[in-house]
Amino acid sequence: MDYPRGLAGVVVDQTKISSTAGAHLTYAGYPIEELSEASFEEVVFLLWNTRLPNEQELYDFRADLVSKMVLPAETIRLLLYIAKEPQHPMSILRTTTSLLGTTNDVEHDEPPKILAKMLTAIAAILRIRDNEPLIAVDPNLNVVENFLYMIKGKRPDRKLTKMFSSVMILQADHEFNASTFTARVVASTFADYYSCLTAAVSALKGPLHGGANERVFEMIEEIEKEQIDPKDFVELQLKKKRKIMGFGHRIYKNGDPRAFILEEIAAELAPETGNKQYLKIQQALAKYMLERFGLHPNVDYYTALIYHCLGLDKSVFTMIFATCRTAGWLAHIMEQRRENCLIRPNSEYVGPTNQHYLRKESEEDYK
Ligand SMILES: CC(=O)SCCNC(=O)CCNC(=O)[C@H](O)C(C)(C)COP(=O)(O)OP(=O)(O)OC[C@H]1O[C@@H](n2cnc3c(N)ncnc32)[C@H](O)[C@@H]1OP(=O)(O)O
Ligand SMILES: O=C([O-])CC(=O)C(=O)O
Repeated sequence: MDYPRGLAGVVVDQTKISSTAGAHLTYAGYPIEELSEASFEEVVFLLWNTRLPNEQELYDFRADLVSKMVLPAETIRLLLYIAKEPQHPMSILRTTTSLLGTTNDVEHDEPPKILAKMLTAIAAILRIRDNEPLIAVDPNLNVVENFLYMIKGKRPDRKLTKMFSSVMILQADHEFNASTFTARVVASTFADYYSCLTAAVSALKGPLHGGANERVFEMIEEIEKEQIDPKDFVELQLKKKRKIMGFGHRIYKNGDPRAFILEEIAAELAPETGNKQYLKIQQALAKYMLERFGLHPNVDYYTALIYHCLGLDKSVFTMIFATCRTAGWLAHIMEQRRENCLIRPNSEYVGPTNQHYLRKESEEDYK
């Protein structure tokens, strides 16, 4: 029988959180192009409540999130040990997410505390890997300012905060993408939040999903270092039957709306941070991919350069994506729990049939 492989084109459930209908990305009905100008906390509130907060609600929500950006001492003790390991940061984040769900007080953790702890844990992983002391949350800063402060050790300026908020908002949710769907599958069994998030982090790690951003930067670094013409690079990769990372999308065949905004941010940041050469390569590569294959950049393409311009190592790019996406994952876990129906599809069995197990017992088996 002919099934839609990878569930391509299959609508598996309803959601009020976000939509990609008509290749326009909206969160609870608001276009992403407008929301990218909002504050991160406003957008998290929107994803979780499907309405924007009023002024007082926003003030309270922000203060509540910031006050919760603290890790239990036992988590820090273990993090100091595991984050130093040479494993990939996403493997460390996967273990850390699970770890956050195993301390004594977590039974009653709700999304605000969970989001706050995830952001703080990610900042802590970065600091520990850089052999830097951990930074305590500053109650006078908002969530994004605090996140940047906790990774960089210095309070960010307004421009940087605004730009990073937009990047976080653009990546905060994307209806039933692979990691969110994974989170929803786990949520549909009524497993706890941390179990759902651990599964989501695992799905995001893969290079066909969030893991693409690290590979994008690897690719442009190689092109720059070897001074290869981007066209030759593409042809060589395709000859080797490799995909070009950061291009193509299951939903968007005529361009990812987020990539257009992210390109503008990258174009502003790259010259200011001495990374113009990478931008030039990315734009030339994108032009060729479109002309030659009709393929457009996706969300992972320009975020790679933006993260590099912020001074982050490529190995942590996917973890930064997880920082942005946790808000969306939590929104979907909550929605799944509210409207739950166990996710359990069917499969068509195509293996051998009419096999029979005939085995003689021997004394050896019981030794
Ligand atoms: C946050 C995110 O997850 S965004 C996606 C991040 N992932 C990447 O950037 C990895 C590279 N891209 C890809 O692998 C794919 O485009 C995906 C996984 C994103 C989408 O996959 P699908 O919807 O299954 O599309 P599929 O892989 O079948 O692509 C359709 C055709 O375009 C080609 N194609 C798609 N993307 C690429 C690419 N990046 N490089 C080269 N060819 C590509 C495929 O080879 C296929 O060609 P064919 O019909 O001749 O076999
Ligand atoms: O929706 C998808 O398949 C992947 C994606 O762009 C995202 O998760 O942001």
